Amino acid sequence: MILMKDIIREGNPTLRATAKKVSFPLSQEDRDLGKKMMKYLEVSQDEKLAEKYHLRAGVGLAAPQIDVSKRVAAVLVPDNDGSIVFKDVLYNPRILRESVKRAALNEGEGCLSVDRNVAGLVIRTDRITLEYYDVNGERHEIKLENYPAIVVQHEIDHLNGTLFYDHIDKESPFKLPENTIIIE
Ligand SMILES: CC(C)(C)[C@H](NC(=O)Nc1cc(F)cc(F)c1)C(=O)N(CC(=O)NO)CC1CCCC1
Ligand SMILES: [Zn+2]
Repeated sequence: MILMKDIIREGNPTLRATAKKVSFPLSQEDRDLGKKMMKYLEVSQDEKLAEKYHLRAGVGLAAPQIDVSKRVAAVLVPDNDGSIVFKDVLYNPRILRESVKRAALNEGEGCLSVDRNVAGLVIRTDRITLEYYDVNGERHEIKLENYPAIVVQHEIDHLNGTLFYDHIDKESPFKLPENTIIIE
């Protein structure tokens, strides 16, 4: 089971590397990789278990964060009544289309691999068309917007060696650019 000690932090070069695509049919190793990343998210979102295992509650986790430089990410986005908005393990995810409209989370972003607060608006695309392959090699092409779209963009960034604060305007971190909405 993945624990916080297995999540690499800033300074580890794997976080800045470009991860490699996986090939299909998936090896057992690549199947297990996706499974254990999703397991982390599920356990971390269970208050009792998160406390027991000292886990930070996560909505997304990318393979490079557990020092595996492969294009795999797990996403588990709950909505505030606890139901699930989006849940899947993404293999070779790719953003096909981006809306002109931009979006940023009101409270900025954090990261399981960043043990400090970096203030500022992380400007992202509000709506995306996402292509990815699931554990069975099935191709998916879906549209996401607002919070789920933000999470997926944050995870795909990890596959390209990008961290959330790379998107923060150094000069004026809280400047709201044109056609950018704030997501509460
Ligand atoms: C870094 C951390 C603060 C733990 C962040 N969680 C989060 O923003 N809130 C959260 C957690 C839940 F479990 C359920 C919930 F609805 C909200 C997170 O998981 N990530 C994932 C990450 O670091 N992936 O690499 C950071 C988020 C910032 C914006 C998108 C993902
Ligand atoms: Zn992150």
